[in-house]
Amino acid sequence: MLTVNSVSYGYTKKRKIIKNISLNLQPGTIYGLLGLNGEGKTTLIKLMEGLLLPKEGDIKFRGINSKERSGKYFDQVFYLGDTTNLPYLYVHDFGRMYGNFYSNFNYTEFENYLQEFQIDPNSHLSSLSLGQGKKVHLAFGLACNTAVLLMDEPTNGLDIPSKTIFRRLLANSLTPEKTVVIASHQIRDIDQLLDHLLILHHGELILDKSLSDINDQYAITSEITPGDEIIFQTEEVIGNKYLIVNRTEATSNMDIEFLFNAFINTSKTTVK
Ligand SMILES: Nc1ncnc2c1ncn2[C@@H]1O[C@H](COP(=O)(O)OP(=O)(O)OP(=O)(O)O)[C@@H](O)[C@H]1O
Repeated sequence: MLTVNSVSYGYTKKRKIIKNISLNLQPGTIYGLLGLNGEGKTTLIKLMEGLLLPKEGDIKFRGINSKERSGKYFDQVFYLGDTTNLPYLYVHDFGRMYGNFYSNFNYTEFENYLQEFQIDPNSHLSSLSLGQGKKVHLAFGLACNTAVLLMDEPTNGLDIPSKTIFRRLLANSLTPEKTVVIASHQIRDIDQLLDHLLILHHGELILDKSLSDINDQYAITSEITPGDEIIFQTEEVIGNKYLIVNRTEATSNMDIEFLFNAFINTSKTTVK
């Protein structure tokens, strides 16, 4: 669907932000792109969107190179980023005008999504709060029905009930043809949605794994036994918590926040 082939990128020649990353995004999958502040999540998403072009390597959507600046690429790849700079328009006009840029945009769906978020299409974008503006952009992004939906911090500014609505709408909008990438610090807001985890650290992808493989390969435990390979441990109020290599047939539901901390602080030890 969308492939990132040995891509490197830096805003200046001296400093590479993205270092030789390769990825093959599959349809019907929601990816969580995680990383500490300033690790390059937004940069990688902008590269996938075609807003930035790789310095090395290439990015292709259904075989079309992002460097071609093809309308076919932009028609099917939607980027939902910072929504503080919305145009000076009524919400319905925004949908009608900007929807023209996307061949699968559906205005009725846009209105339905707005209704779910309790946004009046007759309101003016300039009169909306940050969270309300975000909802308009989310409604628009979903109604564009692009094959690839790239979302940078989509829950920023949303109140708690709206986060629940967002998760429901996104889950319902997923089709077998669609790929979603969500970059977020708010792991708890999105962890139930994710099929696949990508962790970016020091410009490199240190994890690119499906949640089902992760659940097979790793386990979280509060008690360790001889032979356990400890990947990470923390001291919690209720006792120690360990991420270990799973040596059993049993799979567990992963605590993604803990896994993330484990992968960026990893120092393996084996219990004797
Ligand atoms: N336009 C720019 N010009 C120069 N450097 C930039 C530019 N945009 C980002 N950077 C730098 O690139 C690095 C990666 O930034 P990026 O926004 O991609 O990180 P991020 O992982 O999305 O961060 P955050 O989690 O804080 O949003 C940072 O060090 C940032 O300062």
